[in-house]
Formats: sequence, structure tokens, C-alpha cells
Amino acid sequence: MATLVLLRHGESEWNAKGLFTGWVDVSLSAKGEEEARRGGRLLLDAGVRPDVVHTSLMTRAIQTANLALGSAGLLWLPVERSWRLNERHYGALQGKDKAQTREEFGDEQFKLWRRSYDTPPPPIADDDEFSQVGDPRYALLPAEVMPRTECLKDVVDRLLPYWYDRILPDLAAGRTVIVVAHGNSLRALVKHLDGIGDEEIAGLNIPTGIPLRYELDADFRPVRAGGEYLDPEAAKAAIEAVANQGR
Ligand SMILES: O=C(O)[C@@H](CO)OP(=O)(O)O
Repeated sequence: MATLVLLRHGESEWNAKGLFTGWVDVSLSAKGEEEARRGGRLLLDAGVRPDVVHTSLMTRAIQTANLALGSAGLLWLPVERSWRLNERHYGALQGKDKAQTREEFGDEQFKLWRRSYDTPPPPIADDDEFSQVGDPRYALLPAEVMPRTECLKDVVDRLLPYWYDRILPDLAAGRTVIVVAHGNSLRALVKHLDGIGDEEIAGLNIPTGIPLRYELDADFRPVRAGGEYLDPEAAKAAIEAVANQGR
């Protein structure tokens, strides 16, 4: 049996403003910092002690990992970071207000862009102020791999190599793993873990800052579908709030 903990970063400055964020590298809000610290205390209270942390290359996930692990007394943990755990690239929607986008394009299109499995938003132009082309952290990424937009399916495709090559070996070695990432990169991982269908995944939302624990069997399949939030009541309300963004 292996233990895997998934943690979405705390509220970011752009979550608070209701903007599509994607690969734009915004920081946590003060509330998000507190959520991250609380996430660490939840780990401590539940007796979950990760041996290794995996994060994306994005500041909000790295800050969350540091704050959560700091409050759990685990700031020393070995860490591995990868762009493959980044948030879904939101294409030309990056920097746009969610409520205004919904008003301008209608509920159907808004839902498709936000939660459908295989409809990406229009690509972002390389000279857009919210493009990541030229960002030094992606300098080693081959040009043809650098996304200009992504749907959830694209995220599954770029995340799974990291799951199989980097995370599974840690779990197989008996390590408890914590993955600190993003709403949509974690939706992609949960879809894979729980075998959620392409239609059904539209209804799944991940709250900020609340650890989600999975016990995995010998085949690295969840013992209990959906895992277990370490604060189920808070998770319920927060999931609802994510689902209702843009309304
Ligand atoms: O803007 C984003 O990058 C994501 C996560 O914050 O938003 P959504 O939940 O709308 O996919």
C-alpha cells in the first residue's frame, strides 16, 4: 500500500480577482498563504508524513509546498519540480476576467473552454503580454513542446509521462509522495487515478489548499475511489465555490 497526497496551491492573486490564469506566474494571496499553512497542519493532524514533494515550476505551487511543509515541520523534504505538473495552459483566455468571458461568449462556450475534456481555448499569440514564450524557466523545453493553449486531454498527455517515470518510482520505493500542483493538472491526475470518463470529468473540481489523500494498492490504483480530503467539510464548500466561478 502506498500513500499519495495531492495538494492544489492556496488561493492565488488571480483566483481572488476571478481571472483565467493558466501559465501566468502569479503569487498566492494572503488568504492563499494561510490556506497553504493550514494544509500543512492538516497533514500533521492526520499523521501523514510525506517523504518527497513534487511541484510544478510555478511560484504559487512552490510557495504552497514551502508553506505547507514548513507548518508540518517538513521544509527539508527532497523536492522535484517539472513543467509537466504546471496548470493547464489557458491560451488566449490567460489574463481574461472569467465573469466577463462568460457574458461575452455565453454559458455554453464558457463551460466548454473551462471544463470540456478536448476543446482548447484559442491559442495565445507569442507577443501577448500573458504569453510564456521566452520565459527562462522553459528554456530547455523544445519549441514544438511549448504549449500555446491546452485542453484537459493535452494536460493528461503531458502529465502521464511524469506520473509513470518520476512519481510511481517513489511510490514503488515505499515513499509517501505529496504532489503540489494546480486545479487542472490535479484534475488530469485524478481522472487517470480514478478512471473518470471524458464527460464525467467536467463535473470534478479541486479546492485550494486542502490535502487529498489516496491510499494506492499494489497496482497503484486507489483503494477508495476519489481519495479522502483531510478536511471533508471545508472541501465540499470550496469545491462548490470553484464550480461557480464566473457566475
Ligand atoms: O484560471 C486557471 O488557471 C484555473 C485555475 O485557477 O481556473 P479554472 O478553475 O477556471 O480552470
